[in-house]
Amino acid sequence: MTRITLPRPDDWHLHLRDGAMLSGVLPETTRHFARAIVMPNLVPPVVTGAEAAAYRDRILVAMPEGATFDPLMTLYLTETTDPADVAAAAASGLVKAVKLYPAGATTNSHSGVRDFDKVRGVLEKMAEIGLPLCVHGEVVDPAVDIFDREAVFIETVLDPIRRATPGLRVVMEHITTKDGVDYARSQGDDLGATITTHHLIINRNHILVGGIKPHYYCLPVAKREHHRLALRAAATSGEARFFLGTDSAPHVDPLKECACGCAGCFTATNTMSLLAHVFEEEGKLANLAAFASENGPRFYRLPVNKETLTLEKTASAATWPAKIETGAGPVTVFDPGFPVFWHAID
Ligand SMILES: NC(=O)N[C@@H](CC(=O)O)C(=O)O
Ligand SMILES: [Zn+2]
Ligand SMILES: [Zn+2]
Repeated sequence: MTRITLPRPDDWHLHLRDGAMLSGVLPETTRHFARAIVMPNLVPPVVTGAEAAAYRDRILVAMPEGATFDPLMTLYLTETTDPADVAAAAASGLVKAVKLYPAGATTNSHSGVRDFDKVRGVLEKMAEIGLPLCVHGEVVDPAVDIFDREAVFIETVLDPIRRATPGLRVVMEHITTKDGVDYARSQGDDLGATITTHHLIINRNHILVGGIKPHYYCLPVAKREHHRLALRAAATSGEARFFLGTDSAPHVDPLKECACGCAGCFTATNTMSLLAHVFEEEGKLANLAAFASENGPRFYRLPVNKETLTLEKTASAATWPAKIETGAGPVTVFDPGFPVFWHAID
């Protein structure tokens, strides 16, 4: 097969940032994607419905000419989040999910949750109204090895929260382990899981062998090869619980290429080419529409996009800029390390 047409894809986990970075990276997403769940980890974070409305307005102002992109907003869960504000923001249609960052787990997560008892009221309200909780699933205990933090989180935090809050709809964001895949599969349809493009392509060797590669460093960090293979099997399976969340997370190059580099891979530009390559390698191109276009809207109870995106395989390799030049500085585009022959016809 050298051509495939999908309902226009959506990105169910995206960092757009703000200001000059927002204007610089937004066209990279609107080119191929119809909607995205926009992460709220700005500085300061997007906590209230009013802040989400203002952030959405800034995104709409930054939209490239002619783009028809719908940013789906999220609220950053804090220990002082007001359940009534969350309910009102969801009822108005503005907010599509609430994001849980364990305090200190990742980029801009200082205001996240330390004491889960303090957010019980919000979680119960969300269960009542069916609003999904998107979870960055890593424990922050310094005694837990960084490569084990997802598996330990599932057992010691995620499963207890879900048991304590029946009916709560949860998305395990950017799963990186076989443990994550197995847990998602063992649960009912109130649990979904997003998988990034880069975790289908790199394992931890790519970060560390032959010199440290800061542009492959993200959180949760890429794991061993058998975890990558489990993610590939899950993403390409067509199963409704697994859908695309690129976690495209731009940081300017000086903040990646330094002694204490930021976490995040920037994949908005080439994700659809890379996914077509991966799905073809797995012999599962027919399931790309499920992963990138259909399973996400089904979980979020939104319609599948009516517009389409066509991908074509050609004899010459796809090209994309090595860096996106934003007003905030250059952002390096994720390099898979192999040629890719699939292009989106946009
Ligand atoms: N994924 C990352 O490595 N970084 C994200 C935060 C996140 O999604 O955890 C970011 O905001 O930069
Ligand atoms: Zn995260
Ligand atoms: Zn993220």
